Amino acid sequence: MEKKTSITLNDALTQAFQAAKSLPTEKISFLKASGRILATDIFADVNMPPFNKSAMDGYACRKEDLGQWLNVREVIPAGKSPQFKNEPGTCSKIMTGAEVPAGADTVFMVEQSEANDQQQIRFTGSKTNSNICLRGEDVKTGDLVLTAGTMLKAQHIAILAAAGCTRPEVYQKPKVGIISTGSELVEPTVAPQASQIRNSNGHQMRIQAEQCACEVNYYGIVADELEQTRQRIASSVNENDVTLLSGGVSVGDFDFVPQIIQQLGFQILFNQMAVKPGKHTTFAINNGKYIIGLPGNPVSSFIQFEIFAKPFLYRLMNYTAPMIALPLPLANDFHRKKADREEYVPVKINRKNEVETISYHGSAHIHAYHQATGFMSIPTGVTTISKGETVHVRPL
Ligand SMILES: Nc1nc2c(c(=O)[nH]1)N[C@H]1C(S)=C(S)[C@@H](COP(=O)(O)OP(=O)(O)OC[C@H]3O[C@@H](n4cnc5c(N)ncnc54)[C@H](O)[C@@H]3O)O[C@H]1N2
Ligand code: MOO
Repeated sequence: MEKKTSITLNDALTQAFQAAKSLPTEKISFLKASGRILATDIFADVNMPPFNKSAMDGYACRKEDLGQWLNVREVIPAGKSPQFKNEPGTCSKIMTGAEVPAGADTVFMVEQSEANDQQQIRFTGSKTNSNICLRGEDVKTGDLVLTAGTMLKAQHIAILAAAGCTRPEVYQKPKVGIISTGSELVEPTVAPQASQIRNSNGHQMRIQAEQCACEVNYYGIVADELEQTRQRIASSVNENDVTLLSGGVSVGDFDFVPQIIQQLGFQILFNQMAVKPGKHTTFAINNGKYIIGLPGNPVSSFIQFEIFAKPFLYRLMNYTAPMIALPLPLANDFHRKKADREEYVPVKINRKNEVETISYHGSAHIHAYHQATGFMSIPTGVTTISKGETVHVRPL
């Protein structure tokens, strides 16, 4: 039997990133761009704010006139230009968001004002901020407001809107074909018979891939039979950028995936990772097409998607996914028997920001992730971690 060589997650990511060719770009409506990766820098086409803008509902005047009785020249609503310049001894009633009249350098709040019988207004406070947002103080015309490689979230859509960029250029979605291998599998609508098990991975991977801006094509279950598996993988490879498989990558008599992907002209870059769960994760490339074989156990498939497939898929869109690992104290003692691999186990972050481990039986036990708010990493060589020691948790 072919000897497998284990590599670290870091080495696996380095190799996969080197092999990743970025996808073409497309222009789409900014309203459809949430979760997509920006392909160009975006520059402001206007100043922000575009004019000296009142930050408060109140009265615009000269600072040196604060405390004096002032004649009110006009009322300035937001969206309407002032009609008068601010003259000494006068003020203009102004609304938040309205343009401050020339000559005024202060807006005092309506709560800090009083009126006399002649309808004159006076500042009643002891001091006030200017309450004016100056033209261009946030962003100047031509400023860089978003950089290529940004994942567009609501706040970035706001920035696109403010910059008038309604058709941003983004990377195309990677097309991902998903196949679940295993003669024991039935779809979730079916009641499993003896020796059968429901296909949970296929659907888990569909959602995971959709959540990282991929276009998913689901190819269903394929039995552990050479020709069927070859045909299904070949179809997915033809129709997608990435083929994501679960199962069939170990060393069993019916684990056909490695031989098929080689027969299809793919080069396997690695087929074993020193990570638990996910020992048999396999990655292969062929001319801008990729195959990721994830182990069949549902937790292995889930974790390997999160730590390996996801950053790789993002790389095809030139996005460097942040790998946040929060350093937090452990709430209870933790022990494991074997320490030959880096391991990820499900945890809950409690109200005291401590990490509680969850009862977990191993890589088939996806139910352990029901209430997990993250997974903690245990480095190679470490068997025991005591209560209060710092661990690193990736939030889910
Ligand atoms: N002699 C050895 N046997 C095994 C080794 C090994 O190193 N030497 N590694 C074990 C580890 S670790 C894992 S993980 C599995 C990986 O095996 P495969 O990727 O080939 O996966 P299968 O054998 O097809 O399935 C494993 C397990 O997961 C269930 N499964 C598969 N697909 C699904 C699915 N879509 N939804 C839900 N559950 C699924 C399957 O029924 C099996 O129980 O190999 C070990 N063996
Ligand atoms: O690699 Mo297996 O995924 O450890 O259970």
